[in-house]
Amino acid sequence: MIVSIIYDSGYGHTAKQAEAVAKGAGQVQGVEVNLIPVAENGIPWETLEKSDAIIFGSPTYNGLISARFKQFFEDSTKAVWWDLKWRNKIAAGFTNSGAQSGDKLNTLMSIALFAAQNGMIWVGLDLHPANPTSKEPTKDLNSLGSWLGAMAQSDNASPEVTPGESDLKTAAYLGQRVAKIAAEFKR
Ligand SMILES: Cc1cc2nc3c(=O)[nH]c(=O)nc-3n(C[C@H](O)[C@H](O)[C@H](O)COP(=O)(O)O)c2cc1C
Repeated sequence: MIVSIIYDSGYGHTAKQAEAVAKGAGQVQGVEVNLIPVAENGIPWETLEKSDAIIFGSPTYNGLISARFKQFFEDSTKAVWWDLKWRNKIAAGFTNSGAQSGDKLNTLMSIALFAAQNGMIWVGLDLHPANPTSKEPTKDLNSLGSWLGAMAQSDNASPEVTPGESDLKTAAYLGQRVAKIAAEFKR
C-alpha cells in the first residue's frame, strides 16, 4: 500500500506540515510513504501512478495554491488526466498560511476540485473543531476547524516554531486517516 504526499513549500512551513502528514500515514501498518516536494528533480509521475492514495499540499499564497503547485497541476493534464491515470485513487489535501483563516479554504477547494477532475475519491477530516473553552485549545486537534482538509497557520516565525502542535497533530491525523481508508478500499 503506497501513500504519496506531494507538496510545495517556499519557506519550509508547509514542508513541516507535509512531514507530519507523512508521519501519520507511516503509522499504519504495511504503508510505504513517499514525501515528494514539487520543487526538486521533476515530478515522479510513475511513483504517483503506483500510489493507492495521493495527498496534495500547498501553501496558501494570495488566497490560492502556489504558482509551483499550479504548474504541477497543469503538467499533470498531459501526464495523467488525459488517460485518467489517477482514477479511483484516494485523495486528500492540506494547506498552511500566515493568517488564521488567510483564505485557506480556497486552496483546499482548488485541490479537491483538481482531485475530482482526475476521478479521485476525496477524503476530508472527520473531526469536530477544537473546543475554544478547552484549557489548551491550541493543542487539541483541528483548532482551525476545517473539514475539507487539514489547515495550518504559520506566522512570520521560522518553521522551527510554526505550524504549532495542534496543526501538526491534525496533519498527522489526516495522513493516518487516508492510509487507513486506502487500505480498506484496497481489500
Ligand atoms: C506570495 C505570498 C502570498 C501570501 N499570501 C497569503 C495569503 O493569501 N493568506 C495568508 O494567510 N498568508 C499568505 N502568505 C503567507 C504564507 O502563506 C505563509 O508565510 C506560509 O507559512 C508560507 O508557507 P511556506 O513556508 O511553506 O512557503 C503569503 C506569502 C507569500 C510569500
